[in-house]
Amino acid sequence: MQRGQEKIVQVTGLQKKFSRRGVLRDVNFAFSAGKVVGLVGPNGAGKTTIMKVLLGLLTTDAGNVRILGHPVSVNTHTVVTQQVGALIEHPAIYPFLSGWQHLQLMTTSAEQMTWVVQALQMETYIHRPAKRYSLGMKQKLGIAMALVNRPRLVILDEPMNGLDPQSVKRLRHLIGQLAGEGTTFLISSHILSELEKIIDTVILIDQGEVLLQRTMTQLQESARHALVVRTTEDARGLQVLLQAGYPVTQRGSNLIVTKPVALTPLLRTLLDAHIQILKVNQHEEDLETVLLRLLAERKV
Ligand SMILES: Nc1ncnc2c1ncn2[C@@H]1O[C@H](COP(=O)(O)OP(=O)(O)OP(=O)(O)O)[C@@H](O)[C@H]1O
Repeated sequence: MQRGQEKIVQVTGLQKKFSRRGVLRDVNFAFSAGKVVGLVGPNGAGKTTIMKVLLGLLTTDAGNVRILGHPVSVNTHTVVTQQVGALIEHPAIYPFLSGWQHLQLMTTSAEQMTWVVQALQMETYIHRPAKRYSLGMKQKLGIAMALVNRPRLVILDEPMNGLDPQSVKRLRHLIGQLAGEGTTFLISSHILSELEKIIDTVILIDQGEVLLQRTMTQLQESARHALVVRTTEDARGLQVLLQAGYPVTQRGSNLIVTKPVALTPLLRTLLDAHIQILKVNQHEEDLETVLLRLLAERKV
């Protein structure tokens, strides 16, 4: 099997109840090494619970987890200790230790520590005690601790929490760079506009089930497209296009045509009717709109 095809994470039939309430109902997914996977879904969908199960931090009622082919449970998690880095909920920070000392808890390699401190731009405060860190500094330290050993799989729960735009950008670059070198990421985030810039696969969780798993390319293909046309004569433009059989509506001074339609014949129809075209734009749903639509469709 090629390395890129190897299933680094494989989750089968996962079920979990908290006080008899089913929180994970039947979770199944798998993804290959080198992917950046987004785990998304509404509050309480089960994302953090899934991440904790992947790390062997929670017992389950049914199902199993394999990481790099090795089974993971609360009793068996050597593969997690050796190959996985994670930041779940809030980073575990000791107030009287410096950031550097936190990194020393994770590795003996000063070279690795220097690399991660530079990569996340933490040089100015890494030797200060963590009790004097801001929320964002603590968050970056948590991410640094997850990455410092250069694990093969990195699990990050809401990593952008508390980060300023510059740090978000830097983290995005770092994730892209590490993924390019073969590191796999599983990242949950509610900031879908940020997430869609880095992930190549999305897993949508709702009410303890996987609603869909798609590559971003597949999702873009299923995204709805609209053609927005502005002309000198809205009302007549609308009439001409409707008569020609186009699915078109008018919104303000825009004519909205839902794709798929070929652009040239549509424009020719307008031009033949002596209607001047001022502007043509193509609008595509973003990740947030697609996912919200899918969730809404599910509730119908
Ligand atoms: N230790 C626990 N005891 C009881 N219920 C729990 C516990 N941990 C989580 N839950 C419940 O399990 C459900 C899923 O929680 P989880 O934290 O996995 O959701 P999430 O998708 O990460 O949500 P969010 O986006 O709000 O972080 C929620 O209804 C939550 O209340």
